[in-house]
Amino acid sequence: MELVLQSWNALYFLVFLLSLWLISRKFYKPSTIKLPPGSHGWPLVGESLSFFRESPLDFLTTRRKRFGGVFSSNLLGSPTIVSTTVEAAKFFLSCADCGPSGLFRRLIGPKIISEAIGSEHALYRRIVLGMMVPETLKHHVETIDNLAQEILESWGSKKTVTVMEETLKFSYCAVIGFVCQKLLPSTPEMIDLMRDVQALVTGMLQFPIDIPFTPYRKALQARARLNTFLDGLINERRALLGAKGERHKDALDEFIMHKDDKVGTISNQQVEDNLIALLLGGHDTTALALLWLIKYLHENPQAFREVEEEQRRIFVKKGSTKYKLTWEDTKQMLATLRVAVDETLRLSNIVGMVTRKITKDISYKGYTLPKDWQVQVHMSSIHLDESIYPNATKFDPSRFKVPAKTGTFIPFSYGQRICPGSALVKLELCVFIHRLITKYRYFLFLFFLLPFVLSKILTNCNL
Ligand code: HEM
Repeated sequence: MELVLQSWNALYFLVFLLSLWLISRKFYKPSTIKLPPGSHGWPLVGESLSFFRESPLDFLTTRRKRFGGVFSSNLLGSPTIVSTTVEAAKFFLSCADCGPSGLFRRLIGPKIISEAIGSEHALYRRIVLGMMVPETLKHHVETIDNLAQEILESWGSKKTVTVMEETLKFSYCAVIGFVCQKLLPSTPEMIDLMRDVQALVTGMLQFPIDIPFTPYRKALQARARLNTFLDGLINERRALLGAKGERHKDALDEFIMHKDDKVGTISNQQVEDNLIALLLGGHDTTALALLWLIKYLHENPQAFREVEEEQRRIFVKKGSTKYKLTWEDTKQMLATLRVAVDETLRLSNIVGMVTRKITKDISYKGYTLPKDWQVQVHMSSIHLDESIYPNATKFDPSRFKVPAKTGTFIPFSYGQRICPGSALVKLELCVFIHRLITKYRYFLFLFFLLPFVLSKILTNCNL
């Protein structure tokens, strides 16, 4: 049975490659167009095999040396412009003619913020960003703090703590509460919900062929279940708001209550897709950032000592062992813990690359970049550039004591689509580390985690 399935998969894969090749041939312009230099590799697969065979950073470094900071290639079945420099990142990430790549539209939904354009995109951003302002985030400090304490409390009864599991639990509970306050993360319903979100993430990393038993098919099924669940939740909340006028401080309310003269009320489909955007955006990324931060602090005694001193000062100031962290307390973490967070984001490159699709022919430095080509902007090659960050592979938070120059530190991307969750993530990380350091002097069993962590990082960075 397995053999038959494998042969079908191989056949589908070949058909898929053939179609990609035919489509990509359509996109290549006649040679009169001056493209950025580059190599397009083999027919069908282009340079995808080298991209995966070499480490992606080696792939980028060798081509950057050969062709310059912006080069053309053929990756994952599409003719692609690859950007590795600050100047090019700023250009592509602010360019009005570089839209969403559309690679995941079918899976993540047509109305999702990351696929929306123009006034629709601006509308969703207004709503999400409205929740990330200090006045709103202030209210989340208590929730995040309680969550961090609850998770750390449970460590006391465990012989060994697998940090990745714990950081996933933390980010999962935090994001669920952010999306809908009334949902309790540990109920079977919520565990199923996050399993479905996870299936979506896995599906996004697969070839998009809808055949039985494949992870892609499972992701589509998970997507349908998520829609049904969220639809029920939205209808229930709409009814509650209508009957009692009861308000909640969560994303569900923000979307439902948003009134716009031009758009009117937001449809269930729009709310569903964008709640999924928050669940997708805020889960694994935060968990990985926290995991890396703990690891780097553990391996760098000097940085650890500085962060510890800062947290102890806050702890002593509170004057009691039973205290609530406040927004103002988190402001006391800017000098040391916040720079350690920034250094973690730079070095770990949790989202190492973003993609765009060119919507009409554009010019860049005398080259023509054709419509329908993909653009890959690699933030990781900027963050690991020795000319910008000397000793780039070393964890050294002190480098962020002087603010980074525009475009040189872009873990959350840049321009109109910059991640709206950056302030929330930083808050979550600071609160957790504060509680961890003031409660435990930790020692980690990282060797248990390494294989899992590495595979997570590779998939999350699209590497
Ligand atoms: C360490 C954690 C995180 C990292 C590194 C990160 C990074 C990114 C990046 C690189 C993008 C793509 C921007 C682009 O296409 O140019 C993005 C988009 C997005 N992120 Fe995050 N993110 C993180 C956490 C979060 C959290 C906690 C949330 C919300 C709960 C969130 C919500 C979003 C949303 C909604 C978008 C789409 C924005 C748009 O298309 O306008 N992210 N994020």
